[in-house]
Amino acid sequence: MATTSNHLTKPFLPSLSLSSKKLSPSSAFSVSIPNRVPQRLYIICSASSGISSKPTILVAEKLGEAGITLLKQHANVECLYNLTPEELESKSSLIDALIVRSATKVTREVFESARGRLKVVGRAGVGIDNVDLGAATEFGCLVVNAPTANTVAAAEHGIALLTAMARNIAQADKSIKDGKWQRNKYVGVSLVGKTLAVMGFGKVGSEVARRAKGLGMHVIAHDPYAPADRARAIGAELVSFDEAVATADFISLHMPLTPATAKILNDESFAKMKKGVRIVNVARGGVIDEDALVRALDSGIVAQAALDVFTVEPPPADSKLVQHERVTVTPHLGASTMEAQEGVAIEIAEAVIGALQGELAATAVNAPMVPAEVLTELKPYVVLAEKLGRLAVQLVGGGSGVKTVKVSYASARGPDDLDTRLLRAMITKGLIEPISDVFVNLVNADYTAKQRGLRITEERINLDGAPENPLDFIQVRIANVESKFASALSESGEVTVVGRVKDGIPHLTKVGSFEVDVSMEGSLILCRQVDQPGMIGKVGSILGEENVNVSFMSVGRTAPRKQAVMAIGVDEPPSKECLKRIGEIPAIEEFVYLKL
Ligand SMILES: NC(=O)c1ccc[n+]([C@@H]2O[C@H](COP(=O)([O-])OP(=O)(O)OC[C@H]3O[C@@H](n4cnc5c(N)ncnc54)[C@H](O)[C@@H]3O)[C@@H](O)[C@H]2O)c1
Ligand SMILES: O=C(O)[C@H](O)COP(=O)(O)O
Repeated sequence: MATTSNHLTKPFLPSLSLSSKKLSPSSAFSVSIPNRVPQRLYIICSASSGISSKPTILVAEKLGEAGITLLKQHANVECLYNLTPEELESKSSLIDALIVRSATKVTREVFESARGRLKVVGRAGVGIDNVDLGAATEFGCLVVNAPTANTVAAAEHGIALLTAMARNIAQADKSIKDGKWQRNKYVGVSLVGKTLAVMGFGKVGSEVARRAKGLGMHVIAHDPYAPADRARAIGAELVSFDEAVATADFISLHMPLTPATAKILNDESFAKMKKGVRIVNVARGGVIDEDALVRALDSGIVAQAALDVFTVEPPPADSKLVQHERVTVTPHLGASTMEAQEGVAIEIAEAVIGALQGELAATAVNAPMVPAEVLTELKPYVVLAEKLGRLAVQLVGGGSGVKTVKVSYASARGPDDLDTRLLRAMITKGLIEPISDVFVNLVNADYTAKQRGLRITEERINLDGAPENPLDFIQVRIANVESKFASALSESGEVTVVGRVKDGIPHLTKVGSFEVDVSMEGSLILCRQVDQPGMIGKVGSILGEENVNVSFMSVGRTAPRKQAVMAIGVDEPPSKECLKRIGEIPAIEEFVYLKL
């Protein structure tokens, strides 16, 4: 899969403008020579010049076999584990997708070194704190995760640590192996009737709560974003952070590592806890200030801790926390069951393959979610949106900076039934790619527009009638610019193009104030002329003599024998000589050649 072909093309091809008079609206008639080329949808990945060639996927950490098998059906798969940061960076320009677990840091440098090729990062698991999401978005790289397949494994591991800690299983095991028999030393504590505070009541937290209820514990939970009825259904009460830490006998952490949760358990919060509290962490090491935890263990505030995750993994061998007698540790094993790893591998393989094929994964982390059925329905409009953007920007006269773009969506549907994020992203792609070497997709469209000072405003035109189709037409207007084809300026002085989807094919239906009807495939010649007999024949024969195949022709005119705009779809780019000959036809006042 060649991921660079699209954005390296500079579609500003020679254009000749002969005059710049402003013209008035018109009716349209058309001669159509249908030439239906199936449109591919590239929401995430760029158009591939070698459609048959397989993408390359690097699997940088151990993944279940079922996932590898699935990946191999669609891609060239390289499994290279324990790469150094430098090795990963040097690999990134040779791969289309990268799959990691929690041990690989996918840094800004990885995206920078990829030089636009790396289009998908798959995190085979939940936590995406090891991926620089900001950099991924900036470079248009989709990040997907596998958020559900290891939930039960993590919850079971949390419960395993909770019970093992309460009954000193690890310490007692070691003591016997050291030749001792210390029955009095390892008297534990009971769980039944004790209060467990589940911090983070998401997928894992709620499964831990459910299991703890089964052990006869009183479960409270703290999660600023969790719905109270979900907690109630499990028999847990949602409480404030302070109440949770102050009343719990056991605290189990299940929130993601974010700037807001980093070191959320610190000296201050340990000071609020009941003396003798016990802590379990299967979330992320960074949510605990580990030095503060050592202090709390030493002072007796925390009786015991059981930890699966650490701020630095693996932790240093001489870590006071790991070596602490009252601390039980496992090497980030929460997701490590046979079942979870097979499930995660399949979940991530499907997400990555789907994304490489241009689909939007349901588990996209840095792109808006667009449900599959909406995507299917919007597909032809997505193609139309990009082409309108591409066409509009090519009509802008040299030197005019494109800063303000107005998009109107005409629809008979209710406002909530039309999600325009995808359409806006594709218009942005069409507007920016022809005039830069930036690759734009759904992931980085808004970011890229903002970076370039491009302001895109959207409005809806509410239509009456039956809303079988999501949209009737899309209008794109570029304000405060000159045009290299004056007829593209509407009465308001904006470069204006309007398009519709007809039989699944995007059509240009208006340029400036002229109504035309030409399918948006291949390339387009727009001519403004004095309406008179024989014009279609004259232009058609020049193109024919030059062996340029015409796919579509349409003429929009103000009135018979007055001004008209002829739109001609061509399969091959005409030579400069051919365009010159068209320009020399006396009735033609201006014309422009545009690549769609
Ligand atoms: N040890 C392991 O191998 C292992 C396995 C799976 C998941 N995890 C980790 O467990 C954590 C939870 O995973 P999940 O699948 O349940 O994720 P999730 O997104 O379903 O749940 C996280 C919950 O934390 C809540 N939250 C966010 N900020 C919070 C805050 N300041 N205070 C309290 N709650 C807050 C969210 O509202 C959400 O409900 C993640 O960090 C994940 O990486 C670890
Ligand atoms: O966030 C997760 O999914 C877990 O921490 C599992 O991480 P792992 O894939 O490295 O086991």
